[in-house]
Amino acid sequence: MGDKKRLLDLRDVSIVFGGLRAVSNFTMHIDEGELVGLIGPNGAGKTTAFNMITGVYVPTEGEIYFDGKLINGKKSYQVTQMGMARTFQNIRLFSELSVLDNVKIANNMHIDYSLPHAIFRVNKYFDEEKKVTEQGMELLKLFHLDKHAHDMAKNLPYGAQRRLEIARALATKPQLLLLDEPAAGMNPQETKELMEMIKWLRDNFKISILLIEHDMSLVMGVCERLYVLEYGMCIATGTPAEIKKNKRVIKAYLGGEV
Ligand SMILES: Nc1ncnc2c1ncn2[C@@H]1O[C@H](COP(=O)(O)OP(=O)(O)OP(=O)(O)O)[C@@H](O)[C@H]1O
Repeated sequence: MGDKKRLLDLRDVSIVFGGLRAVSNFTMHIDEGELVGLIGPNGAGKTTAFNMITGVYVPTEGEIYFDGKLINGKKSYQVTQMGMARTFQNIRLFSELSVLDNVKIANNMHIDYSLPHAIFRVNKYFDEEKKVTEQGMELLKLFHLDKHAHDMAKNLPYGAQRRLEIARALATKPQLLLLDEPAAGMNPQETKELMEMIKWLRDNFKISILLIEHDMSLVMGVCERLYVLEYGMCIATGTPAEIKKNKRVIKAYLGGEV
């Protein structure tokens, strides 16, 4: 990857729950602008790895660096402020709020006004509020959600809710976006469109993306590099073409067929 900046760096990271080593000695990295996949069968440790990266769990062993800084033990809101955003396997929107407000709330931490400004409603408050609304609408347009801006999030069709989750994550202006099975529950056409959109996002937002996916064929066309977990251990890493012909992956993960 030449002289590209190393954005995320996991060194020998493990986590133990009771007697279970859910992730074991996992070493991985993502460079600036890379689109990387994390795959593996059910219970392999993918979401647990995400949870350690995003401050939900503290690793039992090892170090996690983000943008050159050690982030073990940092809280989720701190890693968000540092430039990381994620989506969840089960959609977690503010279901009673409008589509636009879901995106505006995420943008909140970038709003440049203080409480007294807000209370006395000086111009700066209105300017910032207008800016956040405009940015929110722009983001919704990119995700074909603008026509739903004032609908309640819970009333969106399922595929649109998934897109809104990604839009909301992007509203925090991340350097690294982590997507946990974003195509879960989508039909094949929606899935295809989503994968195209993920590629497009990386190119247009100039961000790095780590994508968890269950379905190997899905990530093959999108990711540049893959890490394969099985029982918490990384059993392979490489380009999709390399992973496709990796015997261990074929045997352990794909049950003999790719
Ligand atoms: N908080 C926890 N306490 C105890 N065990 C946990 C906890 N979180 C995860 N595990 C266990 O760690 C292992 C890895 O789970 P994880 O959810 O990370 O797998 P996954 O690869 O994301 O699977 P899936 O594809 O089904 O989402 C599983 O055996 C799971 O039961």
